[in-house]
Amino acid sequence: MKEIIIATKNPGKAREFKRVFNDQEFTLKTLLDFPDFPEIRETGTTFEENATIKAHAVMQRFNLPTIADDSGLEVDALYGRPGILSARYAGDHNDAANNAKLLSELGGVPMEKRTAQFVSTLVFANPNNEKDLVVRGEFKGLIGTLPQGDDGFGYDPLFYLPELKKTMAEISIDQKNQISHRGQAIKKLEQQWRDWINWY
Ligand SMILES: O=P(O)(O)OP(=O)(O)OP(=O)(O)OC[C@H]1O[C@@H](n2cnc3c(O)ncnc32)[C@H](O)[C@@H]1O
Ligand SMILES: [Mg+2]
Repeated sequence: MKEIIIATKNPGKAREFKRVFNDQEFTLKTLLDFPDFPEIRETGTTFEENATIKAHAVMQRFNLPTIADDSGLEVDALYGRPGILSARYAGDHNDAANNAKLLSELGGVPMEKRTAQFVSTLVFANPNNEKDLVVRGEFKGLIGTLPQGDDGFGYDPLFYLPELKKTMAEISIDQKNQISHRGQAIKKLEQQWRDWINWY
């Protein structure tokens, strides 16, 4: 059976990938299946650079086709922050602390100015392909004033969808995948990767 690795240690991302990116043809693994895999330093200055670093580190280690996701939240009132630093915004990868910091930085900002977007860049690297496949998805919303909902991960409880009158943490994983930045990027990948990949 062919194998594809998703170069992530984030259980929320892993779940979203596994839900929509699967097939009879290959098995999907993530870094959660390899807990000893060392921390990859995300030293790039863009989502694409960081996703490329992650995809290549994992592809080289396993010699298998590998997809990495680098993603984050860009808040307009914060000039695009936390952006590529979204995971480490309040220190060390703590969702609750990140959300608290975001609320405090946006204190006093009125709802109409709390616009933001989620961005996901996926890089697919393969030992037999010279060039990576790169896709990007974006999704716009508002930053609420109170966390709401228990589903999703990261900033989802603060990411408000005005059309649905719900946060991203109050919709199902399938609904999220239908509309989200990552869901859109995965759709683009699905349209392209079979024509791109050289399995052997
Ligand atoms: O690098 P990997 O191992 O994939 O896991 P990570 O959590 O560190 O992932 P990133 O470096 O791409 O950082 C992305 C951060 O942006 C936030 N984020 C990304 N996608 C999100 C989503 O769909 N919902 C909520 N927050 C999201 C969340 O805080 C993530 O930790
Ligand atoms: Mg990371």
